Amino acid sequence: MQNVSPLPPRLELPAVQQSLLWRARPYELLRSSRERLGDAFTLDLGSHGTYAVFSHPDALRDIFSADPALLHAGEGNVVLKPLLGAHSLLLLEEKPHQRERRMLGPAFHSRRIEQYGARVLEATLAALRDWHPGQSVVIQDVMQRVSLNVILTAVFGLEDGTRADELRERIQAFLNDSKFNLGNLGQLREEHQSEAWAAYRRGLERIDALLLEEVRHRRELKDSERGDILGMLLAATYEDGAPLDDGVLRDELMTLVVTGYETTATAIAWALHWLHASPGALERLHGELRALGPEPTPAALAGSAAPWLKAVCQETLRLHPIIPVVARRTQGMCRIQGHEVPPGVTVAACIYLAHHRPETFAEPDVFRPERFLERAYSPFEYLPFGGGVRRCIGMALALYEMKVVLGIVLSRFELAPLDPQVRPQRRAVTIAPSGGLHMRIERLRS
Ligand code: HEM
Repeated sequence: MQNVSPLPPRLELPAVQQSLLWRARPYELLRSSRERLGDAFTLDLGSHGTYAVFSHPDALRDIFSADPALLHAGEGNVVLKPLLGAHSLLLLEEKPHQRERRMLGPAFHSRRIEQYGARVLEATLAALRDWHPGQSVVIQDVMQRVSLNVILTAVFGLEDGTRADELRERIQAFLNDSKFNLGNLGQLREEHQSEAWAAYRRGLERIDALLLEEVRHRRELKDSERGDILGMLLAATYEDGAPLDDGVLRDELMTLVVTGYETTATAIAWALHWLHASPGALERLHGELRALGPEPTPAALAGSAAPWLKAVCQETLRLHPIIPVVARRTQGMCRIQGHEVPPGVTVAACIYLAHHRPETFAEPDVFRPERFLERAYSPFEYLPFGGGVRRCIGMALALYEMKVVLGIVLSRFELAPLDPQVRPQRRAVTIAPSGGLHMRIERLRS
């Protein structure tokens, strides 16, 4: 009989301290635990529960190839239910999850994504329109405006108009309101009678009403061919021929806003940070962009003529995977890399530690985009978008948007970093550059 051990070794630190570190300095907690305990260890994160953390490629293979009935992903997101709704892809498990993925998947296929190029270009140019030399900008804020516009135009197909403007403003204000920080949603809900919860409900009800008006308007127009994701979803049917109803559409649209808004913006902000901290990499990128002509098109930026730009995006997501761990909840005994994990435990596939293994990535703390030109990595070594049946559905859109937005910004502007020190800091759903990354616009590039 093969030898198995129970949970990996525990970190000897009071749960309350572990939880505090998890919120305030997650990278440090993960790194120091691995230094002390090795590739697999167990954290006690107080109200978050027990986390069995794995980062060895063999363990990640076990997690991502496991039967989805044995490892649930949606349970960890249940705190988001009041915002996303019960039909959200993020909350579903097993068959209902599979059914929904089959419905949404084609709209996010890499071949479809190229069709959204004009919308990504437009959203970026709109955000850069009033940039002028000498001005200081907070990169994270600008990029969040760009990514919200990409979602509202490429996903929802919103065009200019009163409803579009109101929806844009309300979603932006709602998601940026620190009272409604997604990380604190559980706590806010517990204070059920509070004014903050009532304000939250009111804000969300108006957004829901606008979303449903948009869905009904699009149904009446019968223009599923408009080339956006909502159009595809309106035309799609389940295997039994039934279309998605308005409630499901509302929940999925909200899910796409929440998952796509801060993630891509944070990734672009980190890329700009690292490029300006690595002059050789920036210079090489400028050279590549120059070769694409004065105003490179989205197709050129996202295509094979810009390999360095692609490697810069990959290396950024390696150093800063945006979401450092993806969690699954065990539904029964589960064997992971020689450990017999009992039911009711959160198994954390640690993307951050997997991306910092010196055995896989030489000099793991150094920004070296060329490593992605030198060799390919397996999906259990490099996994910024998670893995298995829950892998990020927006992966192709996110990578496309990163390449196009970075390419447009850097082919038009020279930027200078202003922050003396940049630290990783938790935002609503991601770990982003502290303070939002301040930069000065030095000059227009000719
Ligand atoms: C750089 C940007 C992004 C990163 C790093 C990222 C990363 C991730 C990760 C790590 C997961 C969890 C995967 C797992 O549990 O194995 C995820 C799930 C998801 N992401 Fe993304 N994401 C990004 C952008 C987007 C965008 C633009 C969208 C859509 C507009 C999106 C939609 C989703 C959805 C719907 C899920 C849930 C999938 C499921 O449960 O089946 N993401 N993402």
